[in-house]
Amino acid sequence: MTDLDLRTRLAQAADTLQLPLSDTQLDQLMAYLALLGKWNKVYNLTAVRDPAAMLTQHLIDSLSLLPALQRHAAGKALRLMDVGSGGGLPGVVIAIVDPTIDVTCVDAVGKKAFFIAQVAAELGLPNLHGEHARVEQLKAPPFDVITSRAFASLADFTDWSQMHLKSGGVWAAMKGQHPTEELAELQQRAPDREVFHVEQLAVPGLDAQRCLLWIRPKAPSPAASA
Ligand SMILES: C[S@@+](CC[C@H](N)C(=O)[O-])C[C@H]1O[C@@H](n2cnc3c(N)ncnc32)[C@H](O)[C@@H]1O
Repeated sequence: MTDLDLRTRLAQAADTLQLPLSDTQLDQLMAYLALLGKWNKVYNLTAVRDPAAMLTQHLIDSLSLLPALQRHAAGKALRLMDVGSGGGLPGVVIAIVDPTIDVTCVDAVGKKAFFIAQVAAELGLPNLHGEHARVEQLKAPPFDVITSRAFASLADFTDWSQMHLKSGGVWAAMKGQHPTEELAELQQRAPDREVFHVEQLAVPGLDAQRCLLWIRPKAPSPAASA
């Protein structure tokens, strides 16, 4: 597949997701794909090597989160943390597609966080930052939204990052199949949190189940706060 074929596939996927992308944004996503391919061996960013597979399984998969995220933002600027971001998925894709979202990609592996900083510099993205830290040890001002993809169980993800959530903030966890067991574990281990919305994500060109779980701290019951 040529670069032009890949770009066409990306543009078609964005159309299907009803995400209006400028030529500059398409160029930035293609440049990010090239950087992932170029630095993968050095930084161990992904097990996927083929550019067409990387495009669908990583970039377009991450793109499928954007309509839901923008609906949540409802036009407001957001501070977002992407936990266990690895090579920047979905964080880098979010930062490219929506400049009103300020994205911090956090990873416990230094070279991955360094790669994010390199992407931000090479693509000219002032709203993208890389942080090298275990999320539970990170020092940072709080975030409106905390995302993750292929990271940890829902209970661990929300436990480890809850001190970073702003009052009124939410978690958005990207998962494959509906994670029934993880949801039961979350309910048992963290009764102070609630899953308030589960939505199916359709990834153009990918025949696989994907869902997005929205989670928030439960409001204290009137009896508890009396
Ligand atoms: C399977 S990778 C997923 C990467 C990316 N989100 C994706 O979808 O391709 C999980 C990442 O989480 C990072 N990680 C594991 N534990 C972490 C922690 N406690 N804090 C921050 N990052 C962590 C790992 O270094 C790894 O890069």
